[in-house]
Amino acid sequence: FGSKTRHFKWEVEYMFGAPDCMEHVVMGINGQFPGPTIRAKAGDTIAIQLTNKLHTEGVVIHWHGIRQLGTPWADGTASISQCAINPGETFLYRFKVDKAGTYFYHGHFGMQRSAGLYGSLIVDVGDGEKEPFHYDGEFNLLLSDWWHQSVHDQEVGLSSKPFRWIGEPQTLLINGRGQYNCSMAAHFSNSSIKQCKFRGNEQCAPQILRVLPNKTYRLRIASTTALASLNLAIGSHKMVVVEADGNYVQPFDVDDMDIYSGESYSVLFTTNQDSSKNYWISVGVRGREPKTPQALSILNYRPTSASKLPLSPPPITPKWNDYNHSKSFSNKIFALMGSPKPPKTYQRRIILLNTQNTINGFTKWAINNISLTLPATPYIGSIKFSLKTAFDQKSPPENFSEDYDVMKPPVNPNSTTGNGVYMLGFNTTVDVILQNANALSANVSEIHPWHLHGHDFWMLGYGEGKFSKMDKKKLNLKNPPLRNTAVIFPYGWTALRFVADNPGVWPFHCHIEPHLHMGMGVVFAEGIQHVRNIPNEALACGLTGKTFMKNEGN
Ligand SMILES: O=C1O[C@H]([C@@H](O)CO)C(O)=C1O
Repeated sequence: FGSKTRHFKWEVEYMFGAPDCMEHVVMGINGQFPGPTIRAKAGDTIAIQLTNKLHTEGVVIHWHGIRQLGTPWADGTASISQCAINPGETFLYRFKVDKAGTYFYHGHFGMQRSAGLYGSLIVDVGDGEKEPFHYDGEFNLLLSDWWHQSVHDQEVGLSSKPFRWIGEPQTLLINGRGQYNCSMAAHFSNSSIKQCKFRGNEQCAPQILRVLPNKTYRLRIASTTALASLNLAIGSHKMVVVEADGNYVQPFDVDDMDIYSGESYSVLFTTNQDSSKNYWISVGVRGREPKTPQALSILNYRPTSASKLPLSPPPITPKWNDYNHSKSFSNKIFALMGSPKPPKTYQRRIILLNTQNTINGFTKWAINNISLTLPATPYIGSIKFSLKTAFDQKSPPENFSEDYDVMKPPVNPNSTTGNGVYMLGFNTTVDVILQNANALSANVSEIHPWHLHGHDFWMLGYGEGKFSKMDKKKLNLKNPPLRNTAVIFPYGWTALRFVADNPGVWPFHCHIEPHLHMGMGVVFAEGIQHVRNIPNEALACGLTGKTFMKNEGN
């Protein structure tokens, strides 16, 4: 009732842009960076004809947070749900957006997300439905980070021996806009950076949020950063968190909020401050030693002029390694009353140890000692058609060795690369414990936001050190929030539960782009016998491609 199919024709291309005022090659869609915002209603079908206008590489697009119920071939993951779309070719992504919320889309082949292939996807409630909160207007902020080194150079560095790390981003972007060579708050800073002067039509001019006094606004925030964990604050305004990853949460107040790559939130704020002034919106780096200036935008109270800068300095980002601050935010997130509850028990528990390793001199990330390298044939086809030589048939380990010390640099001499799959029983309940550990250097353990495709999971809890039997009792089975991205804190563990009820092949991986590139992920598959109508174009490569050619009688 009331739902419809929304048709789009998109062309992906490289183009010149100046996201942070410096000219650079960016990935664009229909000449736009970030790509066009998709706006739909719950229950609608999205049909996107995506044409690859890149001259020398393939492309796919992943619809982050959309579960792809019944359309696993539209998940947009190269080597997993489909073959990369070749230059000049068009692929039809056709899927249902079944649940209102704040989502986004991005490239999922090579490091194309880092190159700027992303945009927003916003799903409103269906006709006759209501959000469980009130607001007078809304804004959408898509957050990302930006490097001056080309993504091609970054990728070659990460794949080289010795490996070259990409370092910290030059600029943080809000809706694809940042300022590298100037600052709007230069007069508050003790560096020699010059004050920005914008007329407003520049590509790198900040987007101004124009508000009326005494109204409530919804701010949608999503992070598609390649690396940075972020913190967002609005000067002098409290925020009420109401949505996370397309699921309603029990509303709670904050002065600032952390947001990791792959996450999305909605917050409400009320314009109850002095309306003759404007206020900063600031976004800064968390979890890694920040070498990147804050991104700034302006909350402009009408009819005050937008060019009137706030009189006080921008909100300060909490100290990068104040993990208690981050944990206290994460621990405030609970499901809104009436949300689906998790099954009381699990049928299978998989413990995933995250380590940084060297394998034959290459720096990699490994999960239970296996660093993921994707096969040439998309799993969705090789599993469905039992092409057993397409990938490792041995299931990856369910756990790591009992005596592994997560507090010390890894001594995993037996780490390997691999592409095995966790085959999950259809409709079974699966618990995953993500176990963080020390990286290659002593006394270093980093934040990793893990993103699951094809499902929402219940976020059952976080803890310190190695997950133990005792920790099982601390899990929240009463009102855990549904999410699609879960962070692991340094030297900690994170527990989650999901039901393997969506036929398809679904990666679960660190959303930090270089970490995924270095193998930080696993692959789950379930109910493949129920997958039907995979479009031929999704499988016209690798062994599935060859099989089809044989069937044609050539
Ligand atoms: O994967 C990574 O590599 C570097 C560093 O560990 C080695 O240079 C870093 O900060 C990462 O997150």
